[in-house]
Amino acid sequence: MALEGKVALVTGAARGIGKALTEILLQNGAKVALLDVDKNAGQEAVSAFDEEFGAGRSVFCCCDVSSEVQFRDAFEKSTQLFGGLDIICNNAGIVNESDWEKAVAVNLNGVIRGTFLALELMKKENGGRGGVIVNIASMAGLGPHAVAPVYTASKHGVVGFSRAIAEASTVLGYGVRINVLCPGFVQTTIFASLEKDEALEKLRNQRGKLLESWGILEPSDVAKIFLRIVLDDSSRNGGVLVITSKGAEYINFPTAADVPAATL
Ligand SMILES: NC(=O)c1ccc[n+]([C@@H]2O[C@H](COP(=O)([O-])OP(=O)(O)OC[C@H]3O[C@@H](n4cnc5c(N)ncnc54)[C@H](O)[C@@H]3O)[C@@H](O)[C@H]2O)c1
Ligand SMILES: CCCCC[C@H](O)CC\C=C/C=C/C=C/[C@@H](O)[C@@H](O)CCCC(=O)O
Repeated sequence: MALEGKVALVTGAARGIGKALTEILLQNGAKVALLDVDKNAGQEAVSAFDEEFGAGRSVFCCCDVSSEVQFRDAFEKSTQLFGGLDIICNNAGIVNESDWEKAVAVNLNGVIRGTFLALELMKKENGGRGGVIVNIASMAGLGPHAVAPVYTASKHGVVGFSRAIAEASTVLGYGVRINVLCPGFVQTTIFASLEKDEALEKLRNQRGKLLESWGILEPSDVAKIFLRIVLDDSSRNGGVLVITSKGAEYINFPTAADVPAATL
């Protein structure tokens, strides 16, 4: 999908990975609605983008993705302002193992909600013009991250939900492609926040080994892979990509043919 004249919506866009995804979309000609729960950071990001790319190319909507009312309202405002949406990136996420219901509400329910809102608008059976949805999971969506079991569960949920809805999109002819990105460690506030938690000392070694082997990405590294996926219409619908400092590749999941014959 060429980006000139296209409209995107990115959640958690005020900082970190979401801000980098927004920037690369703007650099390539799209207009972008930035959604974030942090009003000050969101407004600052749009002011900076106005200076760099010209006023009117981006807009900020203060929105908590765990609220159906706020999220729907942000979709409606963005659609009215820019005349439709072509690319949705459900990126907002947190690590909060103590308030774990909040973590699930943001990381998993927020992605499900954002995907349903996007499909309502984009799918061809509703008169929509199709499009691309990119959901941001994590390596913790593919294997256990012992320091953050609830985060792990929410990210596995993102991977499973996105793959299933992508299959539905193919079978039912929605005209919408859904992909998932699973970055390793990225230098952002989420990554820094866990460092401060003393209670996780015993699990630090395990995390340290993963860090050594995967390295630490910059948000712009994730943005480059994101751009490639959005632009490439031959990208597999339902494809899940891992991203580490060594590069990006599709994950091959087991299929029904891999299930061993039952021996009872
Ligand atoms: N940093 C990493 O190591 C890493 C690795 C893999 C995946 N991820 C995922 O990438 C995504 C972005 O994380 P990040 O590293 O940029 O973190 P970040 O903390 O730098 O940015 C997250 C943004 O989301 C916003 N946000 C939080 N809760 C929200 C809510 N309820 N509604 C709307 N916005 C909300 C925050 O205000 C913030 O601007 C997350 O889904 C995260 O799980 C991060
Ligand atoms: C290619 C298959 C990969 C399999 C994955 C491994 O089996 C195990 C994965 C284990 C841990 C993953 C951690 C991922 C962390 C980051 O992506 C980030 O989301 C975590 C943020 C929290 C933190 O700072 O640790």
